[in-house]
This record gives sequence, structure tokens and C-alpha cells, in this order.
Amino acid sequence: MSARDAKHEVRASALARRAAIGPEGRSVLAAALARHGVEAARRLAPQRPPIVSAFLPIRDEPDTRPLLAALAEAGFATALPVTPPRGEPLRFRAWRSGEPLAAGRFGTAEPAAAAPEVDPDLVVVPLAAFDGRGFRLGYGAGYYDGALERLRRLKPVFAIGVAFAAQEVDTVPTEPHDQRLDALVTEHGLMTFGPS
Ligand SMILES: Nc1nc2c(c(=O)[nH]1)N(C=O)[C@@H](CNc1ccc(C(=O)N[C@@H](CCC(=O)O)C(=O)O)cc1)CN2
Ligand SMILES: Nc1ncnc2c1ncn2[C@@H]1O[C@H](COP(=O)(O)OP(=O)(O)OP(=O)(O)O)[C@@H](O)[C@H]1O
Repeated sequence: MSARDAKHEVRASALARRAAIGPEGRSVLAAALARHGVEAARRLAPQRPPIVSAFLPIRDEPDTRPLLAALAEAGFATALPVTPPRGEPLRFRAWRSGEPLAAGRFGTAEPAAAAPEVDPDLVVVPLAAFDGRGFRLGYGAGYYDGALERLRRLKPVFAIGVAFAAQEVDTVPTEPHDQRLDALVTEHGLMTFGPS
């Protein structure tokens, strides 16, 4: 089977497990993400005040709104992805809760066109499936892989995935363009992935 077909199967079954998570697991993960996300931003702060990108949940993704609120409360600059046509890397624009949003591709909400573009230092990454090496699969457009590749050419960037523990698989099928996560938050806490 090609890596592409293998990814398709792994993605579909992990997304079905994510859809089955109940409200208690969802609120535990939202709180864990807020705590670990702010701690990760604080660890980066001595080098330079980090810009932190998160995302606004679609479908049954983890709730990132407590994280965005906690980051703003702690004084960190926050941002959201802006989805370009397929084949182009994601971009990011500054956004704080309460600021205007516009409809983006695939049912996403994104900062209004007037918000300044930024290059985040800490990227909170959505995903369909992950493995113990820190590899991940998204919805299959390669958007976060492209964005992380571009950002990592510019500067050190810390990528922190967020998922329910049930989305873990033994081995994510990988292709050369796949970008690894540095850490991941589940409802059980923070996992970090060492250098390969
Ligand atoms: N909340 C959230 N925001 C995000 C992402 C995300 O994964 N989650 N993205 C992460 O990249 C970008 C948006 N990318 C997305 C790419 C595909 C689909 C999606 O629903 N794909 C369909 C196929 C649709 C089609 O081909 O027309 C699918 O998976 O069934 C959604 C978001 C930026 N913003
Ligand atoms: N940098 C790249 N170079 C070559 N092909 C790419 C690249 N990025 C994505 N692709 C193509 O796009 C397809 C989707 O990539 P992949 O399945 O890794 O996306 P994903 O990790 O699920 O998505 P995302 O990163 O948006 O969450 C791949 O099968 C590949 O053919």
C-alpha cells in the first residue's frame, strides 16, 4: 500500500475514535492544553517573547478556547491560521479573542484580512492521528507540514500537537515532507519527543 493510502485508513479510524470522546474527556483536555500551552510559552519567553498560534476548533476537535484565553491573560501574543488554496503553506495572522473573524476554507474561522501576518514561535497543531515518535497526520492537505517547514527555515519553532489519547497509533505512515512535533498534549498530560 502507498503511504498515501495507508494515511487515509489511519486518518479515518483515528477520527472516528476522536468523534466518540465524551464531554468529560473534552473538558479535561481543554484544561490540560491551557496549562501546558502557557507553560510552553513561558519556557520560550527568555529567548524572545513568543507569538503563539492556536486554531479555532472545527468538527469534534479539542476545545482550544481556554488556551487562547489563558495565553492572552498571561500577556502572550496569539495568532490563528489562515487557509490558502491547496498546495500553498498556511499563513498566520494575529488574533485575540473578541477580535473579528471571517469565514475561511473548510469551515474554519480566520482573522479578518486587516489583521497583521505573523510568524509564530510556538505552533499549537491540530491532528487526526499521532505516534510515539511525534509524527502526525492532519486532514491530508499538507498545510501544517508546509507551514512548519517554512517557519523552521526562518527560526527555531516549537510545535505542540493537541489530541485525545485515543488518537495515538503505533506508527504513522510517513513521507519525506512530514514535520515532527516537539511535544503533544492529551487529556493525560504532556509528552515530549526527543531529537530523532
Ligand atoms: N480547526 C482547524 N483549523 C485549521 C486546520 C485544522 O486542521 N483545524 N487546518 C489544518 O490544516 C487548516 C485548515 N485545513 C483543513 C484542511 C482540510 C479540511 C477538511 O475538512 N478536509 C476534508 C476534505 C475536504 C475537501 O477535500 O473538500 C476532509 O478531511 O474530509 C479541514 C481543514 C487551518 N485551520
Ligand atoms: N512539502 C510537500 N512536498 C511534497 N508533497 C507534499 C508536501 N506537503 C504535502 N504534500 C502532499 O500532500 C499530501 C497530503 O499530505 P499529508 O497527508 O502529509 O497531510 P497532513 O499531514 O494530513 O496534513 P496537514 O499537515 O495539513 O495537517 C501528501 O500525500 C503529499 O502528496
